[in-house]
Amino acid sequence: MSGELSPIDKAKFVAAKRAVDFVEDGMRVGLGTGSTAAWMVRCLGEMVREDGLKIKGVPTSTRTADLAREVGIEVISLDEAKWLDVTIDGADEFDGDLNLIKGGGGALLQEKIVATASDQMIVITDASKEVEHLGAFPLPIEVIPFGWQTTKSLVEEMLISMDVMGRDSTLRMNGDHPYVTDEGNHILDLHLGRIGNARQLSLVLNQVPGVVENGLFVDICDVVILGFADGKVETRDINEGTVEEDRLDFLESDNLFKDMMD
Ligand SMILES: O=C[C@H](O)[C@H](O)[C@H](O)COP(=O)(O)O
Repeated sequence: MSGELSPIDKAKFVAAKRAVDFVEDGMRVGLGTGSTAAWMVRCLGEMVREDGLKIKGVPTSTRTADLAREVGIEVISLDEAKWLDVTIDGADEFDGDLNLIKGGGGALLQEKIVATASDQMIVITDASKEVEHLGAFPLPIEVIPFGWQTTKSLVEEMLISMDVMGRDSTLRMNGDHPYVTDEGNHILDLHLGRIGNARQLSLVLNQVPGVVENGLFVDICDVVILGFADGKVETRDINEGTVEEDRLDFLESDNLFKDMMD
């Protein structure tokens, strides 16, 4: 990457930089997937290389595993870690209860397993992901390739019976071919518009044969860290509400940030 970073990338970097303050020596850390999580992985890598931070990372995708190894983080599997101290990940949407839509990058299945197996899930994001009601972002569901068109019809029928707004679903494509997840599955994106009861929808979707998992994260996230391009950070804590924080004055002096702009 070279040149000036966009305001959105600066905001993502600020959120990532604050989130890694939660990581301490000896921790087992879930490493999320996506452009925001990639900043966090780079920040942790810098702490490992420069400060001797000792952590083990459990990545949520092959992309994140590759990046983590590249920046010097020791990578282990979830089965080796068994349980994690903290997972830091991005999101596509979050609401006032810190419920999320995830999976825009296709990694929702590993992300949900890893986040659920963590003492704490921290979401890092820019302000564009905050919504009053989940659902404007198409909800990804991971389905097995066998009979996916039947699964799609069953999901649509179920949405009709639940009187859920929207109801269009599309198979995610990668060029001319269906998108394939790390687990060899496909993704259906549900264009719902507005999700009334995320918990109920999540439970019902996972009852449809062929659906492996959906991108609703209900009662999993503990903290959302919002970054802004000018260095401001705001934290939403499920227990403490909104914590306003000072502007962080590191943007122009941070080595990693400077490296990324060179
Ligand atoms: O599958 C992808 C993940 O859920 C991402 O964390 C999510 O899509 C947000 O990605 P980004 O930080 O690139 O907006």
